[in-house]
Amino acid sequence: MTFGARLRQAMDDRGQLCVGIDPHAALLSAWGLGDDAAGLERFSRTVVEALADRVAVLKPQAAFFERFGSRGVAVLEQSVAEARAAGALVVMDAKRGDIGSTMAAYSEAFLAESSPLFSDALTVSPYLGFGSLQPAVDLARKNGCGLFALALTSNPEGASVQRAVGAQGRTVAQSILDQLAAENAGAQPLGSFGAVVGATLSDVDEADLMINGPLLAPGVGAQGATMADIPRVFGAAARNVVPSVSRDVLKHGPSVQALRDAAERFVEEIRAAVPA
Ligand SMILES: O=c1ccn([C@@H]2O[C@H](COP(=O)(O)O)[C@@H](O)[C@H]2O)c(=O)[nH]1
Repeated sequence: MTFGARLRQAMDDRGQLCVGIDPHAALLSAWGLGDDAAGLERFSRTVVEALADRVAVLKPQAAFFERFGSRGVAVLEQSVAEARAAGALVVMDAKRGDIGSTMAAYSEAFLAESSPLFSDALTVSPYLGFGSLQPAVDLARKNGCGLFALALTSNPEGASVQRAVGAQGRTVAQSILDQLAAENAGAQPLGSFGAVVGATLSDVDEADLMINGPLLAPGVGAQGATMADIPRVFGAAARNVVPSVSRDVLKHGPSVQALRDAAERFVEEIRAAVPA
């Protein structure tokens, strides 16, 4: 099955929520853990144990693992494998992007079945040109994986680049969304080539979001957006949105039950905001 089909199924079965695994130093400390690889492993294992059998998507933020060098990457490998084995789709938030020949190597790191970091999908940066992502598009298609390209990010600084108007009169973000739509043409029930569009935004033209692909929406919780913002920002595309929450779930740990309760509240909030 394609990533898009698996994601549609998971969202229908488990709800639209994605929980980010972001082991900030402050969270490790709040959980009573050391700011070291052992603390990282306990944190990540607890989140996977609490949530991988019930939320649709887990999104490890690679930076917080890479901070601890090879021991951190080993924890990331273990977390990805355990989360997938428990039934969650894993979106690796590594935001990779480079010239095509290097992009091919990044793709193999995350989207080749033989890789220890093999994930269901990868976040990618299209700012070396959308065409530079072609090796990732090809490998994702071959292996039933997906991509999420940064289009309109949740941070206020993104607009100066992403809303700049290009030669065709389309903004940079619109052109990225157009190219994702082309990759998803004809896919059923949902394409595998998604966009990152922040839940914190305003002035998004919902017609641009009709890419027949998933829309990963960070910004709910610690960055100020709520689930009630999803229909406001995404309009008719809201059913394809995967709202992502990291700190506002993780702050409830280390209790497994408290993490589950927090995630369940967000699942219910998005269900109420975007009825089937
Ligand atoms: O536009 C973007 C793209 C990615 N992110 C990432 O999502 C999480 C958000 O964490 P919260 O604690 O829920 O704020 C984090 O890993 C970011 O790197 C984003 O926020 N915005």
